Amino acid sequence: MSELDGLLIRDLRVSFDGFTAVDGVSLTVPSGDIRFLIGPNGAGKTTLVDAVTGLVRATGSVRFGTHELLGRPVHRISRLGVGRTFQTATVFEELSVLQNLDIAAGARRGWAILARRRRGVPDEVAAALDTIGLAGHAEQPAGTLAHGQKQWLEIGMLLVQDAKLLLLDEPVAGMSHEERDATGALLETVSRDRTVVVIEHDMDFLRRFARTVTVLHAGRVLSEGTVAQVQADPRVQEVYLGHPVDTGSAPSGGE
Ligand SMILES: Nc1ncnc2c1ncn2[C@@H]1O[C@H](COP(=O)(O)OP(=O)(O)OP(=O)(O)O)[C@@H](O)[C@H]1O
Repeated sequence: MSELDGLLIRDLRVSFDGFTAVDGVSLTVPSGDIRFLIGPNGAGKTTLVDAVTGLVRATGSVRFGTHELLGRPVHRISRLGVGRTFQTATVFEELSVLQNLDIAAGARRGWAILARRRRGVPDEVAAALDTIGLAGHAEQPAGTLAHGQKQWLEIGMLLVQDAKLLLLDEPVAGMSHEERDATGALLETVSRDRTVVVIEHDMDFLRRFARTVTVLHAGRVLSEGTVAQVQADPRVQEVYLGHPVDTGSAPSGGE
């Protein structure tokens, strides 16, 4: 797929009261990629995603497909197919899985269409239920789902909104091994016709599921490439371990 379908960030800068949290970042994430964004605490990962989704003011350029995102309000960026999850799942706990997905789908359809009485489960909702593996839990209140299932429901809510760029903030934090595996498989499925950017500290998950990796440090891109390339980069080892290593072994952790 063409890079033009993906995310193009050029010279992105975000400052808070004179402190530069994102300092001239350029990134290209082609459609179909699963890009992991890693870096020590305070590297600027969340701020970068905040800038892409319109939550903080930034300078430079963020293009998704043919659209410039910088300067647009949050809801317009969302309408352009940019979806995001946060570290804590934000589902409607009292509503069923199906109702959560239906509301998310309705947000895209618009109130006029939402107000029409529909029979049965809309196609995109049924498809999302299958993709996120919750078809057997459709009627269950979201609040009673397991931790991992809530994260998958949130991803499903982005799918029914037809998000083409998914920005996921630590999606496997607090998950069991089985839930991590299932989440990795889910990312592989959704990335077939979407662009996926994952902020993650879990290095084992990264090794297994990242297609490409960007390492941020102090608001700048420190290193970029495949998992193997980034692991072998002495600058990355320095940041994670405090010193370069000879063996080419992986960074031991992000915290
Ligand atoms: N609203 C804000 N006002 C002032 N400083 C901020 C604000 N948001 C973030 N920062 C600062 O910007 C820097 C980057 O923060 P950010 O949360 O983007 O890092 P991060 O890489 O996501 O870190 P973590 O892995 O801990 O989530 C930090 O020094 C943080 O304190």
